[in-house]
Amino acid sequence: MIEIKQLAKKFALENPKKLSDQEKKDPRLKGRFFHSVKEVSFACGKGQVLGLLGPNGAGKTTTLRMLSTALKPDSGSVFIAGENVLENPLLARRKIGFLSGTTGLYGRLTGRENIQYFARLHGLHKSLIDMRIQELAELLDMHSFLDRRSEHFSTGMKQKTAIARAVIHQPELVILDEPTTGLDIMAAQTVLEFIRGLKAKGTPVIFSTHHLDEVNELCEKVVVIDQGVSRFEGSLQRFKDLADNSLHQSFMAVIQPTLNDIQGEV
Ligand SMILES: Nc1ncnc2c1ncn2[C@@H]1O[C@H](COP(=O)(O)OP(=O)(O)OP(=O)(O)O)[C@@H](O)[C@H]1O
Repeated sequence: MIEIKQLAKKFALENPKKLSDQEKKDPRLKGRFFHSVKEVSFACGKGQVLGLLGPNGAGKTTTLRMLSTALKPDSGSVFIAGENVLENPLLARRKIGFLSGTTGLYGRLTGRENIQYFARLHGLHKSLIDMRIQELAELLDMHSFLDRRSEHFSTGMKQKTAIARAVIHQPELVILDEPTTGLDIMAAQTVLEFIRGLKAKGTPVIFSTHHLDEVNELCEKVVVIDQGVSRFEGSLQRFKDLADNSLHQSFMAVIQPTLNDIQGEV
């Protein structure tokens, strides 16, 4: 069980002039600070897959980076099985497998070597590493490229390698930032099937996406973040009930009040 309470993160802006027009109008901009995440709270239980939705710039990646301890929140807490992992980042890294938006593989290493390198950082024994890589290569259909240097990998190959690397230590919780973005239909299906496998084993998965069909296919739970605030948290059914079973309309119903606020301010 993971419980996130009132996470917040602001960034000091080096050059506010470089902000996009949309960001300049965003109420989260306060002087030289941009309050990317203002108040995000939600929970995800054993074997649940939670879909994190939100418009571009809503604060999903910032939230996921805080959960993974890649980024330190200004305030708030993250409890995994009752322990506040923000106070113990090493423990958090052991418990969490995190796929960030940038795969960051070492191009000179093969897919296998990239995964092995991370596994050793986690202190895994060689025989266990070999076994886990074999298992993950099977699940993610990686055998044809596992022993090639990763610098010329396709987007799908890179993403599969990064996913295998993120879960090599069998984490208690898996966090995936837009895991299917840029993948072709077959690779995306393999990744979704992999998430289904984690769920079957009882591992909670939190993933951000813009694809509502993925949410419909996989998620028990939905959280919508808009302008740095979690505005909806509930079961998939409760989300669908917001608008007569249309996920698109439900999404719009959650974010529409904010859109109206902005239009009202102009
Ligand atoms: N280091 C930073 N410095 C300043 N602003 C930042 C920084 N990181 C993120 N932001 C801003 O915070 C807001 C939220 O960004 P974030 O990447 O979390 O959004 P997102 O919901 O993941 O968006 P997308 O769906 O487009 O990936 C954006 O306006 C972004 O420009």
